[in-house]
Amino acid sequence: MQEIVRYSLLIDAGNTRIKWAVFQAGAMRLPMLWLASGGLGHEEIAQLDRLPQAIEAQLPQPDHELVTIDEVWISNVAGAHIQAQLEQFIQQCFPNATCHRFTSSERCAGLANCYANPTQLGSDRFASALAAHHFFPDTALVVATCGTATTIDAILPGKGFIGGMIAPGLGTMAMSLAKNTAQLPDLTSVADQLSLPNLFADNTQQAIWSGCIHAQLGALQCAIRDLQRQTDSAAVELVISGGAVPYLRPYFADHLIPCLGSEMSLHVVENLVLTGLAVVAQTAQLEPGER
Ligand SMILES: Nc1ncnc2c1ncn2[C@@H]1O[C@H](COP(=O)(O)OP(=O)(O)O)[C@@H](O)[C@H]1O
Ligand SMILES: CC(C)(COP(=O)(O)O)[C@@H](O)C(=O)NCCC(=O)O
Repeated sequence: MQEIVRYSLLIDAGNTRIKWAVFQAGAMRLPMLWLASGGLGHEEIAQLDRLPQAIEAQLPQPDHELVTIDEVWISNVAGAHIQAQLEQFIQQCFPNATCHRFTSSERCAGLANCYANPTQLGSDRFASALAAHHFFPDTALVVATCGTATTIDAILPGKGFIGGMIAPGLGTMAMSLAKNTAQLPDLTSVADQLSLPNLFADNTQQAIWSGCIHAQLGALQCAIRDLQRQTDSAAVELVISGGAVPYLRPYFADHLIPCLGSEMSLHVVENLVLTGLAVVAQTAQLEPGER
C-alpha cells in the first residue's frame, strides 16, 4: 500500500519577492532542510499555477509515497491584492489543503509580543522573531531582516519581542536616491559588481553604495549597542536574513563582529520568515492550543 506523506507549504510574501518552501514536521535544525523551495517576484506571480509541478520536481519521492500538501501557512505583508491571488492559486493547486494566514498576536510558540497593538506588527517580523527565539532561546537577540525594508527588532529573555526599527532596505535606499535626484544613477543592475575598497569613495557609484551599505550597518550597530546597554552585558547575538544580506555580508567582519565580540554571535539564516512559519506549523500540530 502507498504511504501518504503529509507536508506543509509555507509562503512568505514580502514587498518585493514571494518565497515558498515545503516542510515536514519533525526535528528542526539550522539551516532548515526544506523538501522543496523557491521564490519569485510579484510580477511573476502567475507562475504559481505551476507550483505543484515545481514542488514535485524537487521532492525525493520514492515509489511508495504519495505527496500531499495538507496545509498552507502564509505570511503576507504585500497587501490584499497579493493575498487574494495567493489564496486563488492555493484553491486551484491544492483544493484539499487547509489555508492559514499567519498574523501577529500577543503570544505565539512561547514568545510574547510587546508591540502596543500586537496585531499591527508585520507578520514577517513576528515570524522572524519566532524563528530566532526557537533556535536561540534565553538569549538577548537582535533580529534583522534586510528586504524591501530593513527591520531590526529585539528579543529579551523574560520579556519577549520588545519592538524594533523599520528603515528603508538597501535597494530601496539606493533607488530612492536615483528617483529623487537629478544626477544620481540607479545602481540596481550593477549592484552585483560593486565593491568598496574605501568607505570614502572617489566616484559617484561607489559613494552611493558606501552611503547605503554603511547606513544599514550603522543601524545594526546602534541596535546591538542599545540592546547590550539594556542587558548590562555584551552577550547579544544577531540573527540576520533577507535578500540584501549577500550585499552586506562582505562588511560584517569589519563592522558587526567587533560590536558583537565574537563571530559565534552572528547567525546568517537563509529565510527567517519561512523558518518562523515552520515553527508556527509545528507548534500548531504538536500543541494545537498554543497558537
Ligand atoms: N541588486 C540589488 N541591489 C540591492 N538590493 C538588492 C538587490 N537585489 C536584491 N536586493 C534586496 O533584496 C530585497 C528582496 O529581498 P527579500 O528579502 O525577498 O525582500 P521582501 O521580503 O521585502 O520581498 C530587495 O528589495 C533588495 O532590497
Ligand atoms: C516593515 C515591513 C514593510 C517589512 O516588509 P518587507 O521588507 O519584509 O517586505 C512589514 O513588516 C510591514 O508592513 N509591517 C507592518 C508595520 C509594523 O511592523 O509595524
